[in-house]
Amino acid sequence: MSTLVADGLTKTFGETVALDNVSFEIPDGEFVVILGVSGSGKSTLLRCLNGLTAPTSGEVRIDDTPVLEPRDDVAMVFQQHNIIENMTAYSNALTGTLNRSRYVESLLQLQSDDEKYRALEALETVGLLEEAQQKARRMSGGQQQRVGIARALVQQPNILLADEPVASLDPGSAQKVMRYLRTAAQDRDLTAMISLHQVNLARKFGQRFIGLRDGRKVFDGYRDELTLDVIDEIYGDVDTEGMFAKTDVDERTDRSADIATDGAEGASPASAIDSGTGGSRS
Ligand SMILES: Nc1ncnc2c1ncn2[C@@H]1O[C@H](COP(=O)(O)OP(=O)(O)OP(=O)(O)O)[C@@H](O)[C@H]1O
Repeated sequence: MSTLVADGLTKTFGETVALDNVSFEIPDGEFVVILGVSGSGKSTLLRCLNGLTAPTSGEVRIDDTPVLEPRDDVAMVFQQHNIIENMTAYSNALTGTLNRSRYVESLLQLQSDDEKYRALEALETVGLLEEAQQKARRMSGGQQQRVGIARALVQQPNILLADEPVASLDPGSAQKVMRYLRTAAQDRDLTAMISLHQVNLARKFGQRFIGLRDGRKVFDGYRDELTLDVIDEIYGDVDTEGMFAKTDVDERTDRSADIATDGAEGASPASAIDSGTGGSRS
């Protein structure tokens, strides 16, 4: 687990202000969803957080250390899962063990037994252990995205970032992928930030929410604070009513109940999310 801090992040591309003085602190183990319309700065924020993009001003810190370049303890899942279609799910997951200089070694599968075990363990986490030897090209989009998550987990990150990981999936597959992401983050005590377009999905799985509009942070709060007015503020003129259909998450759930639900005795994190039950920690 790691604490992630954005301190006055601004990023400009010529005249375009992609991020405008964005600050927040994400404590250990929080599951945060970033919301905003296309072009609001979600990808730029995630790229700054993992050191792929240098901010024009401001700073990202992980446990008080400035992030100046990509780090092994920060993993990223992309919308285009970037998996190699001709390789099996297992081989794809195994590529998560590498940092770039070991790419050839990874393709030749020269990793240690420990790393191979980690790849299988990660596939199990995303429910694909039985499909380990299946070629990625024979898998559905949702399964391929889960392979992408497994590969990120093999990296053994403390922080997991995902940039619209379900944007190209049908609603059922999108829910499944989100459920595995949330479960993986909880099981492995990861601090997670996920950008999403779908508000209902965000409300169902998110714990905390950061809303961006024109590069500015216009909301930072928990599920019970994410009201229709807030959604309107984030999405502006877009018709947001339909985005706010009731989900099976108890809307009265407060932030402590959310954690209590996840830690409910005898319930796996996934089943706790499934049932959407509130209540306090026993
Ligand atoms: N490399 C770049 N060069 C120039 N402009 C960029 C670059 N990257 C992002 N931008 C601009 O910065 C703004 C924010 O883009 P960003 O991709 O972060 O938004 P987003 O919310 O992730 O959008 P989407 O949901 O469509 O991915 C946009 O106006 C975009 O055109």
